[in-house]
Amino acid sequence: MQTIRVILAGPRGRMGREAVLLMERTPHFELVGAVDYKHHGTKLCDIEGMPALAVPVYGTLEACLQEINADVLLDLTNPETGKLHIHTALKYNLRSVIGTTGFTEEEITHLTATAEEKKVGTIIAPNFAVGAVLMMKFAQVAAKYFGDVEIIELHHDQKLDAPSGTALKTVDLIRSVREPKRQGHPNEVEQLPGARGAKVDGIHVHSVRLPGLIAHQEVLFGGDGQMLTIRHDSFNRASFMSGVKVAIETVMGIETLIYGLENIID
Ligand SMILES: NC(=O)C1=CN([C@@H]2O[C@H](COP(=O)(O)OP(=O)(O)OC[C@H]3O[C@@H](n4cnc5c(N)ncnc54)[C@H](O)[C@@H]3O)[C@@H](O)[C@H]2O)C=CC1
Ligand SMILES: O=C(O)C1=N[C@H](C(=O)O)C[C@H](O)C1
Repeated sequence: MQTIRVILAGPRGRMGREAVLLMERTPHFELVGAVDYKHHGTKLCDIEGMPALAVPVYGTLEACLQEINADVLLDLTNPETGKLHIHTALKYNLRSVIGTTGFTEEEITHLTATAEEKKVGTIIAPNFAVGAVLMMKFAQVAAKYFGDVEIIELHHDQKLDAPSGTALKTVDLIRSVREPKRQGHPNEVEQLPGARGAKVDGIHVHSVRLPGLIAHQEVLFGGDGQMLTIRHDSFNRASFMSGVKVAIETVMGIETLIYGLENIID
């Protein structure tokens, strides 16, 4: 199998550390550079807690791309940096796999047009866990049969974006199969602002942030005398890595932007 040369942005993060291990154990992945604003000019092995890999570290993606020839950028940073990096990757015609969340619908539409125009393979994956992808797909199927749905996403308290990228993607999939609908009593009043969550076309989204959690989501469908709950839990970040691997392999063969792993794993 052809070796895929990867630049990893965010190697010290919770996801980044798992991704470094994925690079190490995958024979056809080669980690050729890392982007970490705190450690410019060092090697990965010089950073505390990192494996003994003599991979050069750059403070910015631009600086990295001046020196490193890579096939794919894997971005696992934060919403602000992820947005900057996807634009930089497109500018340099570098394929990218973006696990970082926080993209709006408008941003994804704009990025899709740019990736298509430049024919640069790009994957934005709000959730790499196969179980989460199935949860979203099952929710899309259920939405054809149940008109009323609420989403509860639960994450660790260090998460920057709310709602989660997974919740936004779930909304997106459900909206593709149902008409906008006002849910709940027409005269309902929020005694506390936000009590009914965020609303998109009548779908209510509730975000919970608590220490001890990792990444969890429930999609609740209500009908006459019945309720269907579809739930997924990630108990560790290793749960995301098989999806990261598939995304890196897939992005090598595409010339457009794919938003969501449900479009890859059939
Ligand atoms: N798609 C998926 O399946 C998953 C996505 N995520 C998303 O991935 C992102 C990272 O999540 P975590 O690892 O939990 O966050 P984290 O906060 O543990 O790690 C983020 C890392 O990015 C680094 N960073 C920040 N600015 C940077 C810059 N300018 N250049 C290079 N590195 C920079 C930070 O130093 C930190 O080490 C978040 O957006 C999160 O929502 C998280 C889990 C799964
Ligand atoms: O920040 C996280 O942790 C996660 N982010 C992604 C999201 O916003 O959906 C994926 C997963 O839920 C973990």
